Amino acid sequence: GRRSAEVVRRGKEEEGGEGKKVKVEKLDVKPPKGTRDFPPSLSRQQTWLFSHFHAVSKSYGFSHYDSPILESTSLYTRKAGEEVTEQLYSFLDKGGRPVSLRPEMTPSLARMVMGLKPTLPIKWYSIPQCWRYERSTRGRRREHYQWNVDIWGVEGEAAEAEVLAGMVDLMRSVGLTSDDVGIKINSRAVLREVTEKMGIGGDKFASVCVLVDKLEKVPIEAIEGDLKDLGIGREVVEELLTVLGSKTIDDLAEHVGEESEAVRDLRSLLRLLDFHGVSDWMVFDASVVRGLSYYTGVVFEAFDRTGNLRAIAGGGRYDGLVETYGGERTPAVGFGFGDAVIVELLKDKGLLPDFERGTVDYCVAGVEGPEDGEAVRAAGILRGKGMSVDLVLEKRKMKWVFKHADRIGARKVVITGGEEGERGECIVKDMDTGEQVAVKLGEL
Ligand SMILES: OCc1cccc(Br)n1
Repeated sequence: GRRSAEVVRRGKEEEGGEGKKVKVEKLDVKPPKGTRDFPPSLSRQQTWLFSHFHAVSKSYGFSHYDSPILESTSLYTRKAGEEVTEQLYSFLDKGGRPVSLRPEMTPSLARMVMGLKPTLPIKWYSIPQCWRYERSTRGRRREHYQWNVDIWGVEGEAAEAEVLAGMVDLMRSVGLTSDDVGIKINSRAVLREVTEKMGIGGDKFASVCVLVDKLEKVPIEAIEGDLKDLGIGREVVEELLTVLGSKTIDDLAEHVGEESEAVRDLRSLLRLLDFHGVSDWMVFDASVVRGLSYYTGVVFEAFDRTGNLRAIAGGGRYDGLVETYGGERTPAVGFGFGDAVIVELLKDKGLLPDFERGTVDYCVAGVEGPEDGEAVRAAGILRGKGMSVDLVLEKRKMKWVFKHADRIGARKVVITGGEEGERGECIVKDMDTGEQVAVKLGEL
């Protein structure tokens, strides 16, 4: 790990003689820049959040999968100027192979599906830790866990509706409502239709989308050069922005025609979402493009309605991804839902449970200390009944045992030995009510 200032201490006999001063560098105890430790309280919070990811995935019939955090860099060498490929956490392994910590899960999913060729449709989910090498100047995180939900093999908007309903169910399950969060919906078919009409080649489409997505965040001057390289002048951008400024699907239809694929897809999707009972979460927003190059159709992103936070989740249809890896066109829809913004939002809304203390059913201690076999037996009996038991492993005063039990959130304390122990009994104290009873060990 990183080392901070040197410190000196008295050298030991084996370090070259009595009392000599030796220099020992003190370990920097912080985790690498941009990464997080998960001590028990944060780990409980993460487990709580992931339990909701798992529960919603299960309720939608999704199957869990996983893959190595390390991938061949070749999986991410898309040339569309995306942030996620420009900030790869990559290196050469000892065999000289270019490898990267995965910045997203979808390419790994594509690799697995192309290799395993499962019968489609598939509904798979995962909660991978994803990495990016962000220049530390922005002090942003370099890792996050991201719930990934994907449906492969379904052409129609029923797939988008299904994953969107799952996203809403996740947010409802942690106490959020449509007053707190909205989901912007759009289709890249809008951009495709407009750029095709302008004679901008389909091979530039992915790059155009990435640039238009950046337009949302930076002034046009910042990317004017990139736009020019694609043959896109300011007048074209102005026309694009007019269409992307459509406030309703009807407005959009004014620009691209009622028969446009985008208009048809969006109307069909919103109709299905109404049957899912999630319409009040949905906001049509023609300016949403998302930053990943491989989206081809419907795209969406969940946002907090106060506007204080970055996107909570995002996704879309990406029918062309497998082809970019030399495979067949394969219909695919999915989203990523990070573990950081949602927690910030829950904190802001006062909806994040307190994970400061853990919970354990019992704390067991023997008056005579860890040699008291009755304490060990009591722990075994309780564990055999499915109880979680913290067995005190040192000789401690009872005052310490009760404070320890409170610290670890034990519901009850069992004390063996002493007078009760003579009678084959133990004391059971309820930490909530303070009530103490004597119980035969066999009746625990
Ligand atoms: O969503 C972009 C992203 C990718 C990897 C790691 C982090 Br933090 N953020």
